[in-house]
Amino acid sequence: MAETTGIKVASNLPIISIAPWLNGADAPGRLSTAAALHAACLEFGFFYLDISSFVDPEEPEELAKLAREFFSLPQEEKDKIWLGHQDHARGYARLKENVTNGKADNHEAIDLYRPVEQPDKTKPLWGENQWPTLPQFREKYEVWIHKMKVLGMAVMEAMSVGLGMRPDEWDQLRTQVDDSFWVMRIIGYPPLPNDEDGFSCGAHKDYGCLTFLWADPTRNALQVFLPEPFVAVENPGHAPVEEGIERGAWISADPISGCVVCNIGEMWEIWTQGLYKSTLHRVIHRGSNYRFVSIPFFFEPNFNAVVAPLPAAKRLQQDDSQKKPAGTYSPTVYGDFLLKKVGGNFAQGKGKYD
Ligand SMILES: N=C(N)NCCCC[C@H](N)C(=O)O
Ligand SMILES: O=C(O)CCC(=O)C(=O)O
Ligand SMILES: [Fe+2]
Repeated sequence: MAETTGIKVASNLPIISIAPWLNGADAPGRLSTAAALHAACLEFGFFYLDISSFVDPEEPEELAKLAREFFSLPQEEKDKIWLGHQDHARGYARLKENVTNGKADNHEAIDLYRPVEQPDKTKPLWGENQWPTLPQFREKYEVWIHKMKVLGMAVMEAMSVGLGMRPDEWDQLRTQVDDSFWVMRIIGYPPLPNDEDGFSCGAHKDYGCLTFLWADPTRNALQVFLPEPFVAVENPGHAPVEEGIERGAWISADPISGCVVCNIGEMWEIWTQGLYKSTLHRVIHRGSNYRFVSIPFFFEPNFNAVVAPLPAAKRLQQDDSQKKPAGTYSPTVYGDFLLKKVGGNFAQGKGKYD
């Protein structure tokens, strides 16, 4: 199904309801969501997922409250779960400890990863998660993790249909993501001083499949880079590019209640030979309020998944109506790719995994 109907644009990016894929709805509802995902991934690589049928709005609010409590603790309390006590990836990262494009990010965070069976903190990424001891913290976040994993599988399956994959092809792809090496970050952003350049989080693409970002209602913090459209110019049969959307520019992706911001990671670029874009994004938070919290959940492939261009994407690339030239993408083991990326996250010339 390569047609592109059903895109609704609000706050500049499409809003897509995942309800049909979570609530056992009828086939037409599912197909329309799948088509909308396909269109959004071709054109933007970034969209809003309406998850209000699945998540009570109080749930993430509750998580944000717990996160604020943690970030308000004295530094020495937070340092008790510092990532240096484990594998240098799992745990609390101090303000400016994360690095993007060689520059320190103006945020602090707790990073959590899928637990592994035989933890070994001397092995990159293979340590144990470190949780704050605040009452209910871990319990509440574990409920969220569970939900985001369910959401991840649902969106992946819907995307497989949107891309035109047959059920047997989905069965195959499913084995690459059914034991997701997920990541969750709980991020606190103090405002950047007005007289200081820099980023709250520098421009980057996400690494894996799907990012589901919940953020508190602070505006103008998260920005997405929308490249010039190739589709509207070169493919008149394709979905029109909505008027009023500025391309070749950074636009704000402000939070919308009942939705998470969703973007696709670099593995989708490989699976589709570049047909789906993994979009650059960054955070610049100025202003007076401590933008306390964003909670990105990264639904990723299995650690050992070998990610390679999908036959369905090749079929689409050969289709006359798809004029975008295929990029060259070699098969990539997700875990190897991740290790390289995480190494760079602390590398101001002293990355642990370099
Ligand atoms: N797991 C993900 N996607 N984390 C994204 C972090 C992006 C910033 C990171 N310092 C970087 O340089 O990539
Ligand atoms: O906090 C945000 O709004 C985005 C964070 C982000 O892009 C990331 O951690 O990968
Ligand atoms: Fe990101």
